[in-house]
Amino acid sequence: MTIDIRRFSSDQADFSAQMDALLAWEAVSDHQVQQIVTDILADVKKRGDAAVVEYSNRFDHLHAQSMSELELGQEQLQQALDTLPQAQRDALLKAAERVRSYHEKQKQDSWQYREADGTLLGQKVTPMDRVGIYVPGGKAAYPSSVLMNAIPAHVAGVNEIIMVVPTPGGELNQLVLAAAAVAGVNRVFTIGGAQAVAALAYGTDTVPGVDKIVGPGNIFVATAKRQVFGTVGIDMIAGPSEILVVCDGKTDPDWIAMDLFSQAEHDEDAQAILVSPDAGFLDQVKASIDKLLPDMQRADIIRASLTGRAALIKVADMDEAMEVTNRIAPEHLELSVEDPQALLPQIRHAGAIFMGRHTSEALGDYCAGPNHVLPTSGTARFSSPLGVYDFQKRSSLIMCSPDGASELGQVASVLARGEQLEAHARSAEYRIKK
Ligand SMILES: NC(=O)c1ccc[n+]([C@@H]2O[C@H](COP(=O)([O-])OP(=O)(O)OC[C@H]3O[C@@H](n4cnc5c(N)ncnc54)[C@H](O)[C@@H]3O)[C@@H](O)[C@H]2O)c1
Ligand SMILES: N[C@H](CO)Cc1c[nH]c[nH+]1
Ligand SMILES: [Zn+2]
Repeated sequence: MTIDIRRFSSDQADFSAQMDALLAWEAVSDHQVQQIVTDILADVKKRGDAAVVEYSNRFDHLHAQSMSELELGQEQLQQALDTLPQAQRDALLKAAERVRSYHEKQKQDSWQYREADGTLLGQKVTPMDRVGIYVPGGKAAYPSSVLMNAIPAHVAGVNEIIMVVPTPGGELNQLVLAAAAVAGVNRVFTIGGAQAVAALAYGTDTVPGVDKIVGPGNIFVATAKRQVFGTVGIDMIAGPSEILVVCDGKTDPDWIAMDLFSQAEHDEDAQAILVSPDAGFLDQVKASIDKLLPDMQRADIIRASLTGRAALIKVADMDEAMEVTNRIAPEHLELSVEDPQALLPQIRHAGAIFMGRHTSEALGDYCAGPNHVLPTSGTARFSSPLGVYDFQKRSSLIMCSPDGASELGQVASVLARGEQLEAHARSAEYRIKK
């Protein structure tokens, strides 16, 4: 059975319209979800632990009497790590080590410099005190995402990392707990949804309030994060996964088909796109897709994703492939070509760029080192992968020498009087040398 994937070519008259249709996707958060979330947030803010326990019992089918039953101790995390099958433990530790050493390079340091008159200017970098990491529950719980969210926070020097993860039916995911142990998570609460976001944002008697909440989740979680933004910081609101592969037609078509599947299998709304100047190669990849799909474990999800939002795009040449790429601004970009370095200068918008035929996106999801939390839905035009910098903040430093204060005072005074702010002007003028 062949699968029906959108296919078009840049020499078609309606190419631009085809591209617009490809990019049309918006997260739906209907009015009802907004209201449910608003009510849960208000209730947790008012009643704290009692409300969190009630919502957790209702939505996750638990029977907890108090919040203390919804916290896991460090020994449970360590035990999860100790009892993992050796191969999984080794892989987790290896991945964590590589993610940590990559992120070490992102650390920003404080700096200062002195001007000729002795005035000192600078920037002081400080980690956040406490951050919250949301880990989705159920089938979508990814231990790799625990590493990708917690390790940068740890490297930044965050004092306390609080993880929340719902456990529908009370079922614990041992790999997630083991990843929390490896990544240096300080406390874990088995709560989820809007009530977990509220507990982190406002704090309760048991759950400490945090400064920033990161991590993906379903529509209730995403809506709650948007609503608490301002009280706390948040990371991006992640959309469905995306992959765009640019191929010169010389990579094994089975490899490319599987790379497209690798993001399509995340969910029905995921997007997989192949761009090539070689029409015959697009035919070959299509044949590989039809051949490989029936045996995939998540064939139904992949099929839904490929028939819904995927595309095979024929372009005139690599220059045009780069234009298409920049227009889409994909979360993941694979350059499956002989000389990816040659294309790099033309790429302006992409979350992560996987260079060369051997660099499958899946390696980046787990263990290459860079973060797998990336901007989606075209937001790579203005945002970046999650990193250490998301857990650090900056304070400006200014220390004027008497000469510096005198000189700057004259400038400030003129500007302040232009704004009709007398106190500003006089405060500056007091420091002008007579
Ligand atoms: N982008 C990424 O990197 C990434 C990674 C993993 C998961 N995800 C996304 O995370 C999501 C996981 O979803 P999930 O539902 O399995 O787990 P989740 O943890 O996001 O949500 C579960 C919680 O939702 C709340 N909830 C469920 N139904 C509710 C209702 N009717 N009213 C109020 N609250 C309700 C409950 O409190 C429950 O604990 C998926 O949307 C998946 O796409 C994204
Ligand atoms: N590709 C996902 C982010 O877009 C991350 C992930 C986790 N596990 C596998 N993949
Ligand atoms: Zn993935």
